[in-house]
This record gives sequence, C-alpha cells and structure tokens, in this order.
Amino acid sequence: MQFVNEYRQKLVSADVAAKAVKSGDWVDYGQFVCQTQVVDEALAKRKDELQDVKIRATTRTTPLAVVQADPHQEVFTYNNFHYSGYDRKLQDQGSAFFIPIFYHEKPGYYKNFLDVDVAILAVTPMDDFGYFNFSTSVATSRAIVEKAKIVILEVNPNLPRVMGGNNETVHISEIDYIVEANWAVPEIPNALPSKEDEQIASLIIPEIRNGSCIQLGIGGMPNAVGSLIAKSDLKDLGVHTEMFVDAFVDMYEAGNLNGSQKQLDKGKIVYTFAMGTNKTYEFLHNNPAAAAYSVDYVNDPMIIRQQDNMVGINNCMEIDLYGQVSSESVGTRQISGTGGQGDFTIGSYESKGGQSYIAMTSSYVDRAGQRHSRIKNFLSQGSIVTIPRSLVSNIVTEYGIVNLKGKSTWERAEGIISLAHPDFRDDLIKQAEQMNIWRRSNKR
Ligand SMILES: CC(=O)SCCNC(=O)CCNC(=O)[C@H](O)C(C)(C)COP(=O)(O)OP(=O)(O)OC[C@H]1O[C@@H](n2cnc3c(N)ncnc32)[C@H](O)[C@@H]1OP(=O)(O)O
Ligand SMILES: CCCC(=O)O
Repeated sequence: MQFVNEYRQKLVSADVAAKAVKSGDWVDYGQFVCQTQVVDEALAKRKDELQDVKIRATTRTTPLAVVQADPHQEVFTYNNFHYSGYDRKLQDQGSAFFIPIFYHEKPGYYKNFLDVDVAILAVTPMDDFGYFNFSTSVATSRAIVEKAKIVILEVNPNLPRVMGGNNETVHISEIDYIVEANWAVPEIPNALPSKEDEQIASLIIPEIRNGSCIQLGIGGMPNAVGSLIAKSDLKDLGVHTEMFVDAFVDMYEAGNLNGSQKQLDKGKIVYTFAMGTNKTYEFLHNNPAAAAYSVDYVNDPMIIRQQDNMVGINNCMEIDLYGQVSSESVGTRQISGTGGQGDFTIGSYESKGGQSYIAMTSSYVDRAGQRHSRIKNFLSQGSIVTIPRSLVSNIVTEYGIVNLKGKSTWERAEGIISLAHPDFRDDLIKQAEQMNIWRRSNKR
C-alpha cells in the first residue's frame, strides 16, 4: 500500500514529465528496446521552447520523435553508443553522432565523467516491494539512474521482467516521475544465414568441446553459429554472453545448455542485454534459468576469463593483412560499435582452454552486385580499428580458420590471404609483396 500511494503521487502524463528537461541538459534515453517512446514524443513537441538539449541512447530500434522534429539538430543533438540500422541512417543524413566505448567500462564513464540531467528509461510495472525491472536492458541502466539528477520511468506492461543477477532493478524511492505506456516491444529478427554463414558455422562447431561456455556477438553470423549448435550433439554447454539472442533459446530447447561446467554462475545463462524476437522476450520473462547482470560484471575480461573453455564468436566487417580488425565501420561510415567485442576477444582468449573467433564472409556484394573482398591490404580509408592486431587470435571465413597469435607479419599475410575469396588472392599477394610482408618462398 505504501508503494501504491507513492506510485500515484509520481504518476504524471508524458507532457508533464517532459517538462523536467531544461535547455542545456544531457538527457539519457536508455538502451536497446527499453527506450522511451511516449516521453520522447512529448519532448519533441517542446522543440521551440528549448535550446541545446543533448540526447544519449544506445541502439535505437524505433523512430525518434526528437530527431524527426529536428533533423538538423538545431535544438536536440543525438548521440549514440552503438548504432542500429536506424541510427546509421540518421548519421548518413547528418542527424546522429557516435560515442566510442570499451563496453565493460561504460558504467564507470557514468560514475566518473558523464553528466545526466534527466534519465528516461522504459521498465516493467512495479512489483509488491516497490521495484521496477530494467527488463532486457540491464547493462548500464543502474549506472544511468545513479548518476541522473531526475529519473523518469516509462512503465510498460509488455516488457519482460528478467531475473538477476544484479543491478536489474530500480526502486520507486529512487525515481521522480512515472509515465505509463503500452507500446509493443520491438522485435529484432536476424537475417536468415547465407550459405557462407553456414559454412563458417560448420567450421567453428567442431572446435567447440562439450562443457564449453558460449558467447555470441551481434549480427547474422554469430546467430547462425548458435542455430547450428542447436542442431548439433554438443552438450553441457554454458552461456556467459553480453547479448542474449534467439539462438540461445534454440540451444536451450534443444538440450545443449545446462551450465553445469561453469566456474561462475553455475547453471545460469548469464547476459547483460537481450534483443531478438518474442521468442527471446517470452523465454526471459520471470525465467530463473537466466540471470541478467550489469555490463561491468558480464563483460569484464577478468570475469570472462574465469569461465573455462570460453568460446567467443563475433563478427567483423574487414581485416587487413597485418591482422587489424574493423568490426564497426566501413571507411568513415560508422556501422555499429565496438560493443563487447574487445571484452570478449580478450576474456575468451585468456580463459583456460578458451577460444576467440572473429568471423566474416570473405567477400561482400554491394547493392550494385559488385563483389568486394573483406580482406584488404589496408583497411578502407577512415575505417576504425576495433581489435588491434596484437589481440586478434582466430579469424574465420568460409575458407578456413587461421590463428594469428604469435605469428610474424609474413605468416599473418599468408594465413589471412588463404582465407580470402579466390578472386582476390593474387592481388592481395602482390600487395603483400609491396608491403614487404610476403616471403619469397611462399606459395602463390
Ligand atoms: C552488441 C554487442 O556488442 S554484442 C558483442 C560483440 N560486439 C560486436 O561484435 C560489435 C561489432 N560487430 C557488429 O556490430 C556486427 O557483428 C557487424 C556490424 C559486424 C555485423 O552485423 P550484421 O547486422 O550482421 O551486419 P550486416 O551484414 O547487416 O551489415 C550492416 C551494415 O553494414 C553494411 N556493410 C556490410 N559490409 C560492408 C562492406 N564491406 N562495405 C560497405 N558496407 C558494408 C551493410 O550494407 C549494412 O548497412 P545498411 O543496413 O545501412 O545497408
Ligand atoms: C553494445 C554496446 C551498447 C552500449 O553502449 O550500451
């Protein structure tokens, strides 16, 4: 009863809540599918009253009213930590800026450096004890709440209530305003795997041992590996992953997962955020098989490495002949973000028996039907190095797997070129020769 009264006192309309934002403020919209929609619309209506409002969000999956109302960023400047397809199109039209991060450090950025004047987070309805649940976006939510001067919750009964872990809730005593909403949780299906994705998955699966602990990164390819694991005989697998995706539900239902061999969180599927279809959202709702923790735990390489036989599987855009990996941009076009790729590349490699895979199709066919190699002498001009060559271990394409750890420049060039689409290999060899990283006795 005590909390019900407090709930009534804090319950306001979206228009009233949006009035909390002042000119000059930093406003945090939260992450993934748990971002404000109704307060965003109310804030957009205030465009002519405000100046210099800076918005932060992560991986926006539905249109942003503040950007639609102000595409030239005269009032609202939109910043994002990890682009979705929607976000990169906003950047293409000059309506978004990117914020680079090393993901496990992100709660610390809030604690130590970032100002949050107003946080607006989408959460589940309050429970009997006065707690709201951060649902599928636990990752950085508590850090945002703890830093914000004003906290607005957009309460939505359609969001799944996830089990923790830790840092998965916010108490009514910590917040200022409640706004009720009822939008459908955005479903984010993965593209169907290509023939090459399946070839890559079939190269990785035999390397995975029973009892391994799996991380799957964002994108079509890691999901293809997960779907193939669900069709394999692998058993006693565990999960310690940043992102929970549909493929984990397939693996759970197929009986591949029980977490019995994990060193930490035995028996639990551990993750920090989830994005997928309703299959994922229904699976996570009130399910004690899974535990969500904030990202400073899940993605900390010192935690990841404590799970024996970690297998981290992540996707990239390009690799150069030195072994530098770009996973988040092509040239100056920011495609996504570093996310946890660095965290899991380090943590998986350092785990006892661990393996880190960076996978990609060897080539990419553009909209005009032209094929381009993802393996290049140099990364495209302007491309961001997501994983420096010193940290990269296994690279996979549909042509095989090469481990770069400890390899000299000529061994790297030879190994990486062996993974290229055959149409590009001769040119790559000539380029490697010009770069003085091709051994004359190498096979052509
Ligand atoms: C969220 C997390 O952090 S999970 C933990 C691991 N984190 C990471 O791995 C982060 C970095 N990795 C990623 O973000 C993803 O795995 C990616 C971007 C490499 C692949 O994701 P996918 O969704 O499968 O990428 P997809 O193939 O759809 O391509 C994404 C975009 O890049 C474009 N693209 C892809 N390859 C190229 C290329 N070689 N040249 C130009 N554009 C390209 C595509 O056209 C598409 O753009 P569009 O939607 O505007 O048309
Ligand atoms: C995947 C990275 C997400 C974030 O910055 O919160």
